[in-house]
Amino acid sequence: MARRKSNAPPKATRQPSKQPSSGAERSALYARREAAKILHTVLRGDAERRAVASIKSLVFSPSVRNKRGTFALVCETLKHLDVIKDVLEIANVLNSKWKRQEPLVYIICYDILFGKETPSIGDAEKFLVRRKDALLSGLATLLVRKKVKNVEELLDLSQLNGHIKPRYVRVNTLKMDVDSAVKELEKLYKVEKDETVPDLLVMPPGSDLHAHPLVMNGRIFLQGKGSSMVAAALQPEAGWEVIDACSAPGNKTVHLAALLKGQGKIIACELNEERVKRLEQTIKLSGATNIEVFHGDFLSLNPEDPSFAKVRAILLDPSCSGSGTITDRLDHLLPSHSADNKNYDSIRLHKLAVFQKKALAHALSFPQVERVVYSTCSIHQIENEDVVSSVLPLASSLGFELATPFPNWQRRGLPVFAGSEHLLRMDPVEDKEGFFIALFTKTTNKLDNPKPYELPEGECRRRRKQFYPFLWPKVFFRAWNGRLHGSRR
Ligand SMILES: C[S@@+](CC[C@H](N)C(=O)[O-])C[C@H]1O[C@@H](n2cnc3c(N)ncnc32)[C@H](O)[C@@H]1O
Repeated sequence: MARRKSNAPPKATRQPSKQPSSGAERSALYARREAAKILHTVLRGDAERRAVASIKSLVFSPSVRNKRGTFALVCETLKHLDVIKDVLEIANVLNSKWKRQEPLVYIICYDILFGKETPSIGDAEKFLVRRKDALLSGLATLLVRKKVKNVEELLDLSQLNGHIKPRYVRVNTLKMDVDSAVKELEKLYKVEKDETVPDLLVMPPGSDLHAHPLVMNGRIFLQGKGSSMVAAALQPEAGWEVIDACSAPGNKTVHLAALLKGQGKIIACELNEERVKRLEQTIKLSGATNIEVFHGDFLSLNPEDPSFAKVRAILLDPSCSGSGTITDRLDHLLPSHSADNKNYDSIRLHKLAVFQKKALAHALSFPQVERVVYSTCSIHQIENEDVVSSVLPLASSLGFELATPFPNWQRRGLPVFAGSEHLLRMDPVEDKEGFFIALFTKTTNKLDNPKPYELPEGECRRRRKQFYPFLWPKVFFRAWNGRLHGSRR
């Protein structure tokens, strides 16, 4: 569904559009319902300050039929949301029935005020079209009140400018080799191999591959560079057992599966039930057969449980503010990103950091684990360097030290503690996304003159108990094992 690009003021005298075919109208009606559902989810999540899936991931879920049209409609409505709300208030046309269906009303108002076609079918549409003159006059009043000439001046579009980012594509080497993917994609766009991550390809900004057969059949994944660097930084060896601690929607999980070459095992842990479904879809699409999904809290796993005795690596990509990918996720379009929400941000960041620290300490405490990667798509020190520095004494006592992922990468951690030069940062301006990676590796077989963190295994174990004195009851793990469901398909 094509949307009008310009925000020129709608004129009260605008000519009625040509009557579209009933098929086109029905599909537009359907797109408005799909868009309203997504808008409802993101606005509710935003109002409750609760992390929900990004607008993009909601739109690109398999249940949405007209992805391109729905995506455009949701984004355009969000961009115009303040204006639409003001117009509705001035026009005062809603009765209590339609007030209860605000997301749908917003979508239809966008179409009536700024869209290409005036909707003609659907109850809500008919109700609002009958009040079109009142809405247009409300808009004219708003322009006068705000002392602007047109809607464009009303909208703050500056935040959308200057964010031109290449399209990154990770080749799922479980299903296809990198050279074959290059050959196939070159038929459409210029393709280069990324210089940092071996199975990552770089294509021009705006390359639209969402409906490409290679994406639809899981041979390639549309995955950003930062996200693709995490499993690559962990470098699990084929045959290892690995935990992905916070795994949905599963991009890094299936990247791990590819790096393990289909051998070994991944335990993919996810707390949120809805997101477990997304995770399972991603796993299915990837063709991986060695991933076990655990629906539950990563913090509830007992590191001493024999089920984890062979786990050698942990990938921890916990919930974060997402401040590094804000324009990617389109979160800047949401009401909570207006200028007067800074106070809320610091409380939320603090809460996130508390969990991030707990989760990282927990990951380090699995006895046989020798590599732990911690990542966020945040630019905030409190979620990045501060989290890492808070666990350093524990890490050191358990035999871990900070390693340097991608040593040739220039941007490293903020210089807030000795050793932060090992950390990796991506810059939202230079690299077009903000990302953070820390890699802990266990130093083994260095027992001459051991430093506190290089103690013999028995001593390490004793110290570990000092940090984790509580024991998880066996019975819980039997229950947990019952809920593990392998995703072999
Ligand atoms: C940043 S996302 C992970 C993205 C994922 N690694 C990927 O690349 O597709 C964080 C995920 O952790 C989940 N999560 C949050 N707390 C958790 C916990 N205590 N245990 C397990 N999962 C958790 C969230 O529901 C969310 O799906």
